[in-house]
Amino acid sequence: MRYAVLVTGPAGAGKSTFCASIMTHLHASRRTGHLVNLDPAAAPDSFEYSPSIDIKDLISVQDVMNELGYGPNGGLVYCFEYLLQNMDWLEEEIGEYEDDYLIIDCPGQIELYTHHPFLPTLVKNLQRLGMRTSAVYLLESQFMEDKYKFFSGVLSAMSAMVNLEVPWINVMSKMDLVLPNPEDPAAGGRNGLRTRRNIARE
Ligand SMILES: Nc1nc2c(ncn2[C@@H]2O[C@H](COP(=O)(O)OP(=O)(O)OP(=O)(O)O)[C@@H](O)[C@H]2O)c(=O)[nH]1
Repeated sequence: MRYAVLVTGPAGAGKSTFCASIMTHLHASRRTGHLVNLDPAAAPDSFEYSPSIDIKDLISVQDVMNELGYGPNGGLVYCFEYLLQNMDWLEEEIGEYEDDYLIIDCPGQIELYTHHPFLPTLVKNLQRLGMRTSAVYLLESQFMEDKYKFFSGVLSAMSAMVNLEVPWINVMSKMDLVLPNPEDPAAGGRNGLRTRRNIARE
């Protein structure tokens, strides 16, 4: 059985960091995991584990910008449409792996999750190849310090979940950056967590 985990979320939410942690966990538990990079604009030094499959071997934003004169956003959309037209490339690359976990580092453009056909088409192709596919959506936990940001983040996560229709886990990233709530007398513990009362008998 083959498994795919789409690691999704807005730009800078911590997707690549999360992918590296999952890869370390898979290696530690003696399972075979492969990193797949689907971000055509990713810098080569942004990966702790080098990707086994990399969209940049097919097409990169830099090539599109240089050769077709597109800007960075138009270049990205062009790359995804190019991949959609060349799904056989991805199938060939994936074909080599059996009984493995593919950890798919997705790009951070939020419109890809809400109204572009790229990810839903990718999911259908993975399922057609017999891969059990699920998704993780990362949201920066600092968003919960501001109700408007939090509401907007939660709605974008729900919109992406409804769009992709696969088993889904929302993950709040960067918990170490959450500030304690100054109005909460019990706050003051690390990461905004409530301090634990010492209930041990003297
Ligand atoms: N403090 C803190 N920083 C983190 C954590 N996770 C990621 N970061 C930092 O956040 C920044 C962005 O992390 P990435 O993993 O590159 O995020 P990404 O979602 O892959 O970014 P894009 O690919 O550009 O969309 C980096 O500087 C990371 O070091 C975390 O748990 N805590």
